Amino acid sequence: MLRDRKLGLIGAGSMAESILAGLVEKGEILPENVALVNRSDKERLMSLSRRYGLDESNHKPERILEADVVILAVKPKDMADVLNHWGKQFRAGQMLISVVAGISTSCIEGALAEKLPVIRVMPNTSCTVGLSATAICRGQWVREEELETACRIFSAIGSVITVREEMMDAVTGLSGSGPAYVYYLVEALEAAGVQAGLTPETARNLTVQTLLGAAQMLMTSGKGAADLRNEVTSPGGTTMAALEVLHRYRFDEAVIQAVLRAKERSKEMGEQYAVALHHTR
Ligand SMILES: NC(=O)C1=CN([C@@H]2O[C@H](COP(=O)(O)OP(=O)(O)OC[C@H]3O[C@@H](n4cnc5c(N)ncnc54)[C@H](O)[C@@H]3O)[C@@H](O)[C@H]2O)C=CC1
Ligand SMILES: O=C(O)[C@@H]1CCC=N1
Repeated sequence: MLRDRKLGLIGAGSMAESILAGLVEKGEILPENVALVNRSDKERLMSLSRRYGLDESNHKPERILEADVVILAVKPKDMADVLNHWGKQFRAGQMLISVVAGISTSCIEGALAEKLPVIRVMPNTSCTVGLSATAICRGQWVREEELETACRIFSAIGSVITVREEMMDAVTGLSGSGPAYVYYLVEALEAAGVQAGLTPETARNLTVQTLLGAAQMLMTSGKGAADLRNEVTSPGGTTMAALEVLHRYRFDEAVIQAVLRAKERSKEMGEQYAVALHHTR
């Protein structure tokens, strides 16, 4: 049971908060079992503790080393520092979960003194509301029970699929960064609504409800996106006129190229920071 386990988080930024918020909100972890460390910002630890009912006295290195599960949630550029500092201190019996984009399990394993289970995870910020699309892959020392623990943690805050590690860059490009693409679309739709004469509030409400309804249709109707799009599109009507404009501006090509670029960037970051780690070791 997660509620019996101690959880350590290294890096107390937005991803750590999203995970924490989801787990605490769902009652999946006991706030007193959580230890957090951050690079320097004490105020951040205090505000997270207040918001989620954590015990501030837990936020120290000893508690991280006592945790059953340690989540690494720093930026890729800070992983070399984190692994150099903590890598040799983690003890047998702990499992590590990294949400860091691009950094491979073998890169993390190489920085450890013990053959610890390392699980790489790519959630997205929707874990704050329990709706992350999370992909998980395993390092070489992971047993089924540890994979199950990781799946349980992330199932509490959304859907979970297990993938081979080679797929993680693609997942990062699609669903890790994905909420940003959707928000960008929403910004454009809101702006369009205002240009068309609606108030900002009305434009926002109509846009968000449209998004929610479309997502629900995709989830429950049993139909594919193209079929659902065709159902909206009356011959010679407004949707067809709009889709012709999107086609002319190569909307689909822009989206495809954006996701592929994010995938490539994930790979680049992995290579760049793996090299940094070798140099500092
Ligand atoms: N934000 C997102 O949508 C997603 C982010 N990720 C990954 O999650 C990781 C964290 O991203 P964010 O939370 O957005 O970044 P962030 O910048 O909000 O948080 C990172 C935190 O790590 C702390 N930190 C830096 N060096 C440290 C050290 N040596 N020891 C302890 N703490 C340290 C910083 O003080 C900061 O609070 C990244 O690697 C990112 O690739 C993964 C999925 C989605
Ligand atoms: O932008 C990034 O690098 C991170 C990884 C996925 C979402 N945010």
